[in-house]
Amino acid sequence: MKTLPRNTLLEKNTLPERNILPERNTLLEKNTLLERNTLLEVRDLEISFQGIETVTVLSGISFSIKESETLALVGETGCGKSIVAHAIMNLLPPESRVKGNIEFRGKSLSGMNEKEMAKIRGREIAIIFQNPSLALNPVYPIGHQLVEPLYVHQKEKKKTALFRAALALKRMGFVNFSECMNYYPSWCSGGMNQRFLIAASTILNPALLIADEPSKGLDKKCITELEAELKNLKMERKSALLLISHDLGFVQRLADRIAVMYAGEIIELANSSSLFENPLHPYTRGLLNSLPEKGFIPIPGFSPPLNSLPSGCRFHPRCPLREKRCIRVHPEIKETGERAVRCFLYP
Ligand SMILES: Nc1ncnc2c1ncn2[C@@H]1O[C@H](COP(=O)(O)OP(=O)(O)OP(=O)(O)O)[C@@H](O)[C@H]1O
Ligand code: NI
Repeated sequence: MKTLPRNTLLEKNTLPERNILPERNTLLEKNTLLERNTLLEVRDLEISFQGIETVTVLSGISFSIKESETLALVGETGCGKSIVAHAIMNLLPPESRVKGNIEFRGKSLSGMNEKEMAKIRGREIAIIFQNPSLALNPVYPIGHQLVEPLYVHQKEKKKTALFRAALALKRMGFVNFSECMNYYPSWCSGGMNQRFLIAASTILNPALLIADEPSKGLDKKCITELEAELKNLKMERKSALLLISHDLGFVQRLADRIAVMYAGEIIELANSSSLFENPLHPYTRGLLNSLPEKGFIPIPGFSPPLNSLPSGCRFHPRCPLREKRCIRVHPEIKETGERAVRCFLYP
């Protein structure tokens, strides 16, 4: 096996990291969350899939993410979280139909062709897919997969690219980063591959990282390391994060704001602390009550299939607080102060 040269530069730490990484907005450091620029704006997103029948899987999805902000998308399986991520990356299958608008730095992503989108993917917006083993290429060593985006997007020279790749592994907690460059994904555990994938996704210092269930299948130690790395990305590298997760504890520790989804819609959007201290929507309350520390009380019933949604409020068949109108009328999402909720309890 041909091995990649050892990165002696990195081992001696002769090059400061700052010289290598692309410059970030230093103004940002002075800004509070309120003053930061909006990076991503999703407005009235509606996605349907055409097949034997046309099924609308997402509707009325609106949210924004500011620079270096972490927004989490939470909700039960099948509610549409990953589809939101794939829509942002313009990676939906051909049978999908998209309405609404997705803007990144004020430019519409929806109207971009594949060539324009390829420039944004990886460099400006990166994604960690739900299944890390499928996202890494089994026939190339990790080092190769780390340097490739540097050659393609930044025309980086070999020596610098190898340095940056080893640095990315070092940052992910690999002490033996030089050896790791030569590892194939099949030699490594799920947790190691997850960290390789994060190193690969963040090597270009993207302004926005989408992490789809990054803690899934990891043991407690790996989750703690992952949390530290995601915090580091936010604090030191000023990346914004769209965090998709079932794990509410993980989300609580990382997110600035949380959007709760139910059956293809956002039903509540609030600051992380407000949402956990005072959940408004009966579904959000149910989700929090199902946490182990709140007594593990599950929400009775199941989410409706997206091809046969109930009339009125989509949550009404499971809602302990439903009124007559909830059965007939579909509630709009209403903004109250810094939060938004889709429920007639909050007119
Ligand atoms: N290509 C497709 N054609 C038709 N329906 C699809 C397609 N891809 C996804 N869906 C449907 O869209 C809905 C949302 O799927 P999505 O993967 O976004 O859910 P999710 O919230 O990410 O779930 P999980 O938590 O299990 O990952 C699901 O009901 C799924 O069956
Ligand atoms: Ni998903």
